[in-house]
Amino acid sequence: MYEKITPPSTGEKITFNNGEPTVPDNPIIPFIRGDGTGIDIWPAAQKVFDAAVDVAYTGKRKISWFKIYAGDEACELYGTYQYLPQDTLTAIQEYGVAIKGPLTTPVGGGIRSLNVALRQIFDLYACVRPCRYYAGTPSPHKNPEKLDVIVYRENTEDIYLGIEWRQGSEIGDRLIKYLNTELIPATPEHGKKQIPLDSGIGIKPISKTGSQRLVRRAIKHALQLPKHKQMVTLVHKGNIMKYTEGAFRDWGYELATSEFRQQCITERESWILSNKEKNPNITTQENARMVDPGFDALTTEKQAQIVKEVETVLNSIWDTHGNGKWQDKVMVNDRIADSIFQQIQTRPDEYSILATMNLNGDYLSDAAAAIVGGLGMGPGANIGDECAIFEATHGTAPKHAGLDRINPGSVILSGVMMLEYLGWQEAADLIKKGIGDAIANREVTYDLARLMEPPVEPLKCSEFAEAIIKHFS
Ligand SMILES: NC(=O)C1=CN([C@@H]2O[C@H](COP(=O)(O)OP(=O)(O)OC[C@H]3O[C@@H](n4cnc5c(N)ncnc54)[C@H](OP(=O)(O)O)[C@@H]3O)[C@@H](O)[C@H]2O)C=CC1
Ligand SMILES: O=C(O)CCC(=O)C(=O)O
Ligand SMILES: [Mg+2]
Repeated sequence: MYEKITPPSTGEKITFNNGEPTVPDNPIIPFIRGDGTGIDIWPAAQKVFDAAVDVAYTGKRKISWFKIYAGDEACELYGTYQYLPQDTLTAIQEYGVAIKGPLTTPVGGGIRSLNVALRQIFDLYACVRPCRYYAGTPSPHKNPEKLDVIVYRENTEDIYLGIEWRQGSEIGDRLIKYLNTELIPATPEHGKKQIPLDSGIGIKPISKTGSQRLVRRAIKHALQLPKHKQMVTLVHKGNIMKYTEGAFRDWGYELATSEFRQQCITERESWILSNKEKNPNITTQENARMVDPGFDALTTEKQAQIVKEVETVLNSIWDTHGNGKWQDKVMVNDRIADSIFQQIQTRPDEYSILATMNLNGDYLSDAAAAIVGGLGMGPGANIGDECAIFEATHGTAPKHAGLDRINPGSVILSGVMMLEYLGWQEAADLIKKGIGDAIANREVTYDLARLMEPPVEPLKCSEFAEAIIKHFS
């Protein structure tokens, strides 16, 4: 079955039932070490995972690790250009849950992202990146503890589909000419626009199916959170990209108000209901004016639309959501992407789950991680219905590779997410305690040490792992 790798001789497979993993006490879990700093981070992280499972379950549970290959390490074993061997894909397919270090993607030419390829091959459509603060972590922000968000990033489409053509390529030129002469003139709203002939060109597909399955998972997650965090914000640049990013927003609301009607309230609906709660005799016209402060300046047609919206909301959900009942529902709102970047800094405690398309989520997860201590503290998971691959938010950080200095916290926290996904909460909690206590004790790697006041001598990557383990008890 495998060309160059052998699964561990002990251990069992994780299986899936309706998207939920069934986990034996001795699961086989494939791991990819990763390029660059993967060489430092992975051994440190693995030591922490094994120690936590051992302490939490005193031998009753144990992970059987299965080393698989991708990136530079794969080329060394399998030959030139064998960046993602079939063995690796077979192992992930067979065992269902895997964890990986970062993999290099060259800029401009060269291979396309192996990280993105894995997400697409296994249809891992939700990239889940929690950004929460550990007490004592130095941060450029005054109140980093106020940020506690989870970026829910669509993980398979958008420009990451990688359908693009180089400037000057034969097909790229043909496509531009076809667009300029046939499709753009046939679309009156585009007027006399033309694409410059010396352009590179890329395609940005955003599908209804892809958007809604991501938002569905985000809402289900919100329903598991404490009441005050039951909120999903649809992040988009729909004012500019109306039919891709704007459609993501509309499909998100459509899903929330159809599949989750009894559990969700949208922000606008909440305004309409609370206007009536405060003034039971309010007219629809007055209510509409309060919902849209620019109401009087709008066209008659637009005003009529808002009045209709008010009527529809009151007629359809007053009984189920009115009289304050909406306050117990998941709040679904939306924010324009550039605005959310400043909102997570100026009003962090107003947000919880941020549902995004692929590119916006990529940007936003690095930015949010920076607030709570940097990329060394940014974990992540790529989740599908039958498979999950855990990996940090950051990349290979090549200038730090092989120096035993990088922060392994992000991969260790990705492992915490994996343990929680497996239902091994006790082991996950031990690691969170270990990390929290190590940071509070000012035992940290260079990235956090350089921000600490007064200054503190940094630990090595491997020493930080040992410090975490030491704080289990
Ligand atoms: N999922 C994946 O595998 C990903 C892969 N990549 C790939 O990684 C490569 C390098 O990308 P690059 O843009 O440099 O981004 P990186 O995320 O690799 O690193 C950028 C900077 O972030 C900080 N950083 C990253 N990881 C850590 C960590 N564990 N602990 C502390 N600080 C950290 C470092 O900052 P400082 O030096 O200031 O301390 C580092 O120089 C590219 O090929 C890219 O495509 C990128 C993102 C995700
Ligand atoms: O695959 C890559 O090289 C980069 C991907 C990335 O930045 C991410 O997923 O956050
Ligand atoms: Mg990224």
